[in-house]
Amino acid sequence: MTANPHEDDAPVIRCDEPGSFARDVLATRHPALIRQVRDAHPHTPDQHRALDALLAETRDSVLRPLPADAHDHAAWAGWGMADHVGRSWFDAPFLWAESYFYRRLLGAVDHFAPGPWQGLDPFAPVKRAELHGTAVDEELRAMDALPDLSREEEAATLVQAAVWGNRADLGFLATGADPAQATGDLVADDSDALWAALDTETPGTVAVIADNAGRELIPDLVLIDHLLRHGHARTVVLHLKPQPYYVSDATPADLVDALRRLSGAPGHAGEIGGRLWQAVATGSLRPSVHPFFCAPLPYAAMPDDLRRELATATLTILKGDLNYRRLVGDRLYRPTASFDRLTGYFPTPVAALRTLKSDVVAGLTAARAAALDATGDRWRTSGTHALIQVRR
Ligand SMILES: O=P(O)(O)OC[C@@]1(O)O[C@H](CO)[C@@H](O)[C@@H]1O
Repeated sequence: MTANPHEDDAPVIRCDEPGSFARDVLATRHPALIRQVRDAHPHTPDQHRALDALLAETRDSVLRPLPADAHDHAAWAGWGMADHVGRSWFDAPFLWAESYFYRRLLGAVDHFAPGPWQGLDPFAPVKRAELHGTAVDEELRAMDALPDLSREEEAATLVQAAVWGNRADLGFLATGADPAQATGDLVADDSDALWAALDTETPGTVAVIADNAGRELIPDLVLIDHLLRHGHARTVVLHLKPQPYYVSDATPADLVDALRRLSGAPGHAGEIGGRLWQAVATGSLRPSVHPFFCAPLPYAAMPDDLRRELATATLTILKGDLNYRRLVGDRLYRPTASFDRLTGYFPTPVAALRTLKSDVVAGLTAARAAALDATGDRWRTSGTHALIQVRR
């Protein structure tokens, strides 16, 4: 498939480039995540053996297929599994290898197997610790200041909170990265176009493709409440991951936990939580899951049923780094490559709210890109920069 014909020559990001961010994720972050998962729950001997085997396989052996009787074997066959089986993990495209790693990790802890461990989220302890931590307490308390803001000020504040909430990515933290070092620098800011796309005259359905749970999902929900309350959307469809993914990605269980946390909070946060709880009951906030949200492919390859579902929205807001990679394609574009052209295939106008945590970026001005490169900082991958990009 020719996903982005205008940038076909941009190399797909692979994991075999020495010194690259992608290689480091496979070589360093994935073993750290296996350790984290091993420590999260009391595992059976078979599960320990499966984790050992996955660690060895990803380090210095060849990629193995899913068991032939796996419930999603056919899906992964359709997503190109045969192209990578029998080869080093480091030969695979970054997007593919990472996604397959999370699938295999779930397999190792019997997430899909009928029995006592079925459905257990191996990342739940870290997600729960974050959701019930003091940082969230403070963020909930800070919401008491929202009623003092004008509607425009509140809108701008909530978009910023949703963008920077994306720094709180628990996979990113697995190897000790410090998101507190963020500079808060937006490399592109299409906020005006975002609000213009969220027209209040004919509010329709807004799709939000969620990213992380907890400290990202809470500000996302507060923004959703604002959209509903001020008539920017009649309905919001919140697309969640059908299974644990990329450590902290939000599943339906995480949505429930976030809504309980919000609605149980004192003050303004509790009011917002109560409204959102009610919005689920009336259908104006509609959670949704689709297997393709855990697929190892760009959104240009989305199946027809998902395309049809998304096409009913007047705008799709995509949160986070992985959604950005999947939206534009996981390639090393020129940073000045046109965001509009790269996303032109998407069935609706799009807004990307993302902190930069991988090499992919497009839609920058030449001057901005040159100035960022001149700093010598790892601005593409450090999570210290962010963007708001809109294609209407
Ligand atoms: O989508 P998110 O949560 O913003 O980021 C996910 C992420 O941390 O995972 C990958 C590395 O594992 C990176 O490409 C990306 O930054």
